[in-house]
Amino acid sequence: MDRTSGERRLATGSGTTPDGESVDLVSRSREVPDVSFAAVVDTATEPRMMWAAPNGLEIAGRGTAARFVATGPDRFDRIRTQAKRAFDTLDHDGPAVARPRAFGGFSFHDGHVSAPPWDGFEAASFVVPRTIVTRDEQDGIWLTTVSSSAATADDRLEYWTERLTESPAMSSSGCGPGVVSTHRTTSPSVWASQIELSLDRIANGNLAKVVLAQALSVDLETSIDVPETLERLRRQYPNCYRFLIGHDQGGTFFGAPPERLVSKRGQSVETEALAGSAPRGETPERDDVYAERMQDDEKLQHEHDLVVQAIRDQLEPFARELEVTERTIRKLATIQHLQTPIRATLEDDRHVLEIVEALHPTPAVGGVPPDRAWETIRETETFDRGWYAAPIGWFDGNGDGEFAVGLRSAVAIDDTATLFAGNGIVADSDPEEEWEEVELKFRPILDELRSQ
Ligand SMILES: C=C(O[C@@H]1C=C(C(=O)O)C=C[C@H]1O)C(=O)O
Repeated sequence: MDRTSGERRLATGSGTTPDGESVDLVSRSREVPDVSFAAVVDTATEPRMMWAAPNGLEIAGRGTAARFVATGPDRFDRIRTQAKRAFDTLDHDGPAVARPRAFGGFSFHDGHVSAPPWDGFEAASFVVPRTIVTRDEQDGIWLTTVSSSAATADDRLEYWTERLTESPAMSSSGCGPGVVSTHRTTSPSVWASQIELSLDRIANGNLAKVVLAQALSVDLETSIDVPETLERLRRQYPNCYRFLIGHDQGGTFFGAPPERLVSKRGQSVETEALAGSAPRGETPERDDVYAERMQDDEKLQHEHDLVVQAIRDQLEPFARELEVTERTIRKLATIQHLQTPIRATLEDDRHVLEIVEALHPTPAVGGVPPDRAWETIRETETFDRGWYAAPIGWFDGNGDGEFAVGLRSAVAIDDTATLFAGNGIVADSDPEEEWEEVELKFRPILDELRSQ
């Protein structure tokens, strides 16, 4: 791990002075050969991030050119206002694909206070990295540096071109850190009582759906190499997002979520309902049986339709056109889901964070009605959701961007990791079945930690 790089010596640019005043940002870009994304994030002394979307866009970044942090119910607006100041004065010399973006996310709930294992994770926080590598299938690979002066941005472009050209492109060793022990925060009996309480509320007509989750703390044999774990997840879950958000002090949140919260480009918005789960079968025939059963199951249809309806209701006020496509099945290596793609054309210009705010949390991770669901989550769950199941992604100076839902995820610090997984509870939910589905959702990360 690199702790003494020239990056420190060259680190003069910043989007804010120590007094919190904003300074104008300059960015410079250059096309580079197939470089190592892992080399960009190989740091223990600076913030780092990685993002990969199913459409092929991959980004790695380190350092802080600008940072936006907010707490409280107006956190989405406050991030937008801070970012507007920084992006409005940005001088970007390079193609659109290499433009600086702000990466980060939100905690599940606006009342979040950072505490272990979520040290360093605020209720909302975004970073425009100082060094960024962007790969896009159409536009190639680009190195971008962001600073407060053109001279520094140019110097760092030279420094990083050389440094990355010397680092081999990423190849994974195929080994995880190894698991010493695991500990579930919720016992089967506590889980059963949480579900009983939710079912009572549903029967009373106070609640239609709540997503209850669990945490799994894992002691590892060695500390985890998160970029390498993401590289291995790429092979098992090629059509999922992959993300890493790491703090210089504190943990690294990472995952391979299948679920898009929103992607916005200009007036065009794409989202989806992903809710209702079944195992994968060991044979194609068995797999089809599970899929058909899931499609025909009235309880799962109801659980899924609540998500479609909530997304439709939240998007309609923004939309000139709204298209809810036919429901399909999304097959992942270890689980399958009911999925309904949803597209909208916006009535007028909107920032992606306005759409994120309107949609989060969808009933795929929260519930219906949202306030009653949150009350039930807060009263029953035995761990802090932190950034789990919350919006994770990026936005740019035009207000475009993409956010995944922070699922199939874990927060790692030293040689421990805390994994998260949950499931939708509606009338007729059965604690044992729900327990099994939660186990399936721990598997993407747990399998990688175990693999030797
Ligand atoms: C809550 C999670 O997954 C969500 C809940 C699902 C369900 O209840 O069937 C399916 C997909 C996700 O929207 C998770 O992975 O932790």
